[in-house]
Amino acid sequence: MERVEHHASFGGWQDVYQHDSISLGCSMRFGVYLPPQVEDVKAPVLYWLSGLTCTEQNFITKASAQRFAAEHGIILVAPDTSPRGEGVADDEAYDLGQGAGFYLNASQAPWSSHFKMYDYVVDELPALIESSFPATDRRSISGHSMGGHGALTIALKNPGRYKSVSAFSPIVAPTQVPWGKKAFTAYLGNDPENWKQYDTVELIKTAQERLPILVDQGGDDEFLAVQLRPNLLKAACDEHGHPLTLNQRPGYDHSYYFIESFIGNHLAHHAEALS
Ligand SMILES: N[C@@H](CCC(=O)N[C@@H](CSC=O)C(=O)NCC(=O)O)C(=O)O
Repeated sequence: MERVEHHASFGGWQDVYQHDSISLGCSMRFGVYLPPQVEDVKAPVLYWLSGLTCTEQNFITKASAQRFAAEHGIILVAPDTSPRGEGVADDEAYDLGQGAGFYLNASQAPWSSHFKMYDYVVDELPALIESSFPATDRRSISGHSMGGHGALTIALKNPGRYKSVSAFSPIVAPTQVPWGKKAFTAYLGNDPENWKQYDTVELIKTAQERLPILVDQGGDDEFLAVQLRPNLLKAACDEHGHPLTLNQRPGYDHSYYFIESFIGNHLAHHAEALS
């Protein structure tokens, strides 16, 4: 593992590391924010999953989360959104291939040889973080859009592994919307039954743990009606008694200006669960 960036930030350090990922079979980068508290004690970790087209850079440069992580003593880990490199399959479209890993394990060629973001985020990255940094095994998870889908599905599929979960503008029902149908057909094949294992609305029905979900959604989000459809999450949570706080934010769009405006609330939510 090699450190490729190192910046002082709010009394701690915003770093970027590069390493050879076993699950993904390629070199990967992730951002890690180390709050000032880790000089003395180990800190819990919030994993952030970014959306389509993002790398590890978007969150660490645009979300302004470091101020709150320093306040609460939380390590932030922000991985890239897919495997990368010349030997990795790709597509010209922004919503498939590199930059669009959808936090699943692909079963279909040519994607299946590298697109294992689920294994990377759930197992490989936490093992690396907890063995290489002053991190405890208390974990929370959050994300945006495709990354909100990743955070919600990963928390629902791994009861007990995360202390809290939240999302900004998540894709809550990928089996029902264009982004998800396109990606899941490519990565998982034509049978929609195989897609349900990575669909939040489907997973809510059989969740083993009713971990409260915090979601913020912009009212002027350009993807709201077609791709995100938070009403489907609300209906599923109501029907199955799953605790949900869905904050509708009039006037906000899908951008990091929206995330930046409410990231402090999400950090406070996770800090309470992680303490
Ligand atoms: N039309 C855009 C679509 C890409 C986009 O909006 N990406 C979002 C996430 S969308 C869902 O996962 C994003 O986070 N972009 C990066 C940013 O810094 O804003 C395009 O073609 O790029």
